Amino acid sequence: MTAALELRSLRKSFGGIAVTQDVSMTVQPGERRLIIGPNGAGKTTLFNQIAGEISSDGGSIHLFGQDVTRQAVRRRAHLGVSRTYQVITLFARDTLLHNVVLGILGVDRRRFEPLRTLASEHEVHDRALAILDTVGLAHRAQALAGEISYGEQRRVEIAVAMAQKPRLLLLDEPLAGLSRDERVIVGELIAAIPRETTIVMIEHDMDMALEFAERISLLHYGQLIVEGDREAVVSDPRTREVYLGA
Ligand SMILES: Nc1ncnc2c1ncn2[C@@H]1O[C@H](COP(=O)(O)OP(=O)(O)OP(=O)(O)O)[C@@H](O)[C@H]1O
Repeated sequence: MTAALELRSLRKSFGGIAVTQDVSMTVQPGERRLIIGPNGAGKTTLFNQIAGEISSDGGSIHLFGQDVTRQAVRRRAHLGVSRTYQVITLFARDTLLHNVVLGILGVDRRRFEPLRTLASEHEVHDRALAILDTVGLAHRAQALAGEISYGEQRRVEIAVAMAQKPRLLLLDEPLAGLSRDERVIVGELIAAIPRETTIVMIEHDMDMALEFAERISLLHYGQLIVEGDREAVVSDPRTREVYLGA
């Protein structure tokens, strides 16, 4: 079976500090993979490398069998990579509906060029509404993204990420900053994502994340030091030492 994601000896340094050190990882299609590790372990950097937002110093990245190591973000998005960010990146002054429309159109939210006005097209509009419905927010379609609760913003962000039916979804701490109730809602939402979408998630909320994870990778100072199923990783003494502080 061709892996959804395969990293081989991936490396990245910033100013001489090795942040990704020889990371190799294989994620199978449909898998739910959790990446854990202390603050500064290099988790988000790894996501940035996979999505193509930063280049890698060495090693390779294959998406669904294709070598994308030197490919641009847009090319990887076309291959089906979508992501969310630790800091929400919605257009705060835009409606929820329009945010999802932009997701459908594949606009890079951080390099937005207002050159397309397809939002009025019925098909896109209806699809965006249907996607908002999957996160329980169709009734708030006309609300401004900046005026809804943080938990709702997270849900919209997942809707935007799902708008292009990604084959690989990277979720960067989707539960961070949410109340207990909001975490349950977002957790259920993630659990309901169909298996056609492979998910790699960074998350500190172990209660929720362990339920989600089929395999777990533990990063420490940019190195992958433990990998395996839930039981193996949680009971590994290195995990306790590094992450659980036990
Ligand atoms: N663009 C950059 N330039 C310089 N240093 C960076 C850059 N991006 C990340 N770093 C450094 O790389 C290290 C790893 O950061 P990263 O954000 O990947 O860690 P993380 O595991 O995601 O942490 P957290 O759990 O706190 O989000 C940190 O020391 C950070 O300061």
